[in-house]
Amino acid sequence: APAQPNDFIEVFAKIFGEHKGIRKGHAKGVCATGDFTASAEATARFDAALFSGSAIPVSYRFSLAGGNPAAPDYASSPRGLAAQFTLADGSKHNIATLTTPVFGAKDPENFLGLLQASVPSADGKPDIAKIQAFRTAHPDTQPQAQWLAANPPPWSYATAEYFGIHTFYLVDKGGEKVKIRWHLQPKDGVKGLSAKEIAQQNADFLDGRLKQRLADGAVEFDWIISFGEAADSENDPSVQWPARPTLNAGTLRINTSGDGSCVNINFDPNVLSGGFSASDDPVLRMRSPAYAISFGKRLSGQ
Ligand code: HEM
Repeated sequence: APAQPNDFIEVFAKIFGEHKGIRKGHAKGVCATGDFTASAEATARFDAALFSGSAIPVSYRFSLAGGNPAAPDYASSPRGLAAQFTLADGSKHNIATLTTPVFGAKDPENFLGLLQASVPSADGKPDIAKIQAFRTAHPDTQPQAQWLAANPPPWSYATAEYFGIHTFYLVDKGGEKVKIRWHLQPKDGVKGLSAKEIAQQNADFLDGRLKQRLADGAVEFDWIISFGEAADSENDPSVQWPARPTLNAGTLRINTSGDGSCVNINFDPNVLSGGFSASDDPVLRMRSPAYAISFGKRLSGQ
């Protein structure tokens, strides 16, 4: 049977417990504010208002994947960076990215199956053999886990690459619809926790480390767009594209963190400004209704 949006909300509650009034996914996180300025190359190639070249205000949220608001900051899980751009005409553009270059499954059904296999047994512990059996039967659920096993969690929210993962389209100045994916490249460089730091089990350092870093000036990411070729997957977020020609579309800048500015934002990744459109990736499609349910619940204290 096709997975339904509310199936995810229900299985998150089974895995992570019920936490009223907060996000059902990426429950732990911190708001930040700043802006985005497109590069001259992006302005020259695209008419999209997002790439006009003038500074556009942005609301951000950094987060840890999963529905546990007390998830430890050394956890081997994806980190998230969501951004909402407010264009000059008031329209919005959202992105919501992960530190893994691929997602945990190729479609909503396999992601749901993996989550259902991860629900703790009666003893409160996940059944590792069951999860392994699901991964063996569904190879698309392996690459993200392999990436997480091979890469330490980020030392700071400012020292991770964040991947858009899905395919999107963008109309260029010639009217051609270009197939793209993107990632955010940290100007501070990529740095993970050392084995020693992980072993220290410090559960809460990411918010403080970001704030401390911002005291020295803005944190910046380059928005790197990759141009897909005919063979590159449009609908499978568990498969990474090979290295492709890229364009640096501009700079995301973060100036402040720790206020409440993102609490009432739904970073629905299908909210796109003029010139952009979403692919038929079924995982991307599922995100809008699932986020809407989570948003409605948390705004109403559920
Ligand atoms: C079927 C697949 C997915 C489901 C069911 C799902 C579910 C959710 C839910 C329920 C939330 C909380 C929304 C809110 O209350 O505002 C959330 C947040 C988030 N998700 Fe997903 N998600 C999925 C796939 C993805 C993918 C593919 C990515 C990245 C490419 C992603 C990145 C994020 C991020 C960064 C947040 C936090 C946004 C924020 O800070 O408000 N998710 N997800």
